[in-house]
Amino acid sequence: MSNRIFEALPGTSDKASAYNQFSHFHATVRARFNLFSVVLLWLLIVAASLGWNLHQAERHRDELARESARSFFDLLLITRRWNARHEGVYVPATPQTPPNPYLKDPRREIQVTDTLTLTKVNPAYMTRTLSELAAERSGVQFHITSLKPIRPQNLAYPWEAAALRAFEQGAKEWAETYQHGDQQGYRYMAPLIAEKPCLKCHAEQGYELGDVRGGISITLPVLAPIPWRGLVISHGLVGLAGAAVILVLGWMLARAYERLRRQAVFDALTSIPNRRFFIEHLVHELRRGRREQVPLGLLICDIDNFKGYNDTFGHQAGDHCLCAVADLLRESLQRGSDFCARYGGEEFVVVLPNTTLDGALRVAERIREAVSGLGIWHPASSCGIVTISIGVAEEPGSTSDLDHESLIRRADEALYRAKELGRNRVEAHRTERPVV
Ligand SMILES: Nc1nc2c(ncn2[C@@H]2O[C@H](COP(=O)(O)OP(=O)(O)OP(=O)(O)O)[C@@H](O)[C@H]2O)c(=O)[nH]1
Repeated sequence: MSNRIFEALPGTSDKASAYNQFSHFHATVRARFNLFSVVLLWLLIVAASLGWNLHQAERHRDELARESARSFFDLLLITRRWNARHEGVYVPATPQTPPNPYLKDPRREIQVTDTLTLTKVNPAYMTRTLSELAAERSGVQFHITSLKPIRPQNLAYPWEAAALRAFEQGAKEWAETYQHGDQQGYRYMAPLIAEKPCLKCHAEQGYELGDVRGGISITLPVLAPIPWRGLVISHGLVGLAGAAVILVLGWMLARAYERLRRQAVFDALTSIPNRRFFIEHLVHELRRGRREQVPLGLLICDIDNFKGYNDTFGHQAGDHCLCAVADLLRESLQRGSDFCARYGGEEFVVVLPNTTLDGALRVAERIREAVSGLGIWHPASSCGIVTISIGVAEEPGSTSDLDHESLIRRADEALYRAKELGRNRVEAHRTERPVV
């Protein structure tokens, strides 16, 4: 026997027993859940980006609309100032530009010749005619308006009235997008402040210098559409491509993890669980045994004179022999909860949950006979075939101090005795443990 086997190793998970199948299943479910959480998070990020981009596109479009409405307003203001500075300008009276009936000016019309009459155009009238021109050309509408208009048609609409009241409270601008049919439009309004030239005509309305005497609303009836379709499609593609990449990478990672996990818990030569895995499994089963107050049997098996076998047939043949014994151990376990592992070298262990010492001895005897039954030729052995010695110990399940090392030590002592008593035999550790 190559070593005394006392020391415990830290362990991981497995799949040979219900517990290990459960922990593997649990780890798989958790890994899948994590993967889907990452995919969900990614899709949420893409959705948030889509929302933000749509919002930005809308903001940008409204900003452009506001800038262009502001420019219209500033231009109108300049032309009105120019007009006011000249106290109105004269243009030929025509059917398109008839005399302004609301302009109270003794020199509203001037007869120049028999065929030419000039009529005075004040800033308000000029704004109106410009508005008609602009509406014809580009659909943009201007409306000069007031809460107390001289011309009744200039009375503010409800939205304009709200804007005018806001200007009286100090607001500098007023704007909104609005829906008409399937189109979106934009309206903007800024105040007209009473200046010195204005008071000539508007003083009788009670305005003083600096008062808000009205405003001009500018309506852009068609706003550029937001490119939502392109944004949705591009984000959809990016979202799906990213999700696919995450899933593929996750799958590759899971495969690599599974490979590593197998390497960490299974013996590379015999493909049964390794020592590290055995320790973890034993600790778990001991805890369960104490909880359920049931005994646990442990077998430590050691192939007899294995050095001689190796020396006779070579290391490779020795490997085949180890695999044959491992396969036999695996096949000879009858209950789903029974577990075997390679402990190291030519040593194997068998964990028998819910099994008394007598039951464990019966299993051990069956294994011993089965190994002999393999009939593997071993000229260096006294029997001429490969045999195995087994040490058995029991953890009764009623002791409060769970110590897997002590259980292994007891089984190992029994194995040692089996070797001393001539090999190819089963020995049990029967000494009573002090109850704490
Ligand atoms: N082929 C092979 N041999 C191994 C492996 N691991 C350990 N061994 C050999 O197993 C032999 C164990 O020899 P010993 O510890 O002297 O025990 P033994 O010859 O079986 O004698 P007893 O246990 O007293 O019956 C050594 O020669 C090791 O090299 C392995 O993975 N493959």
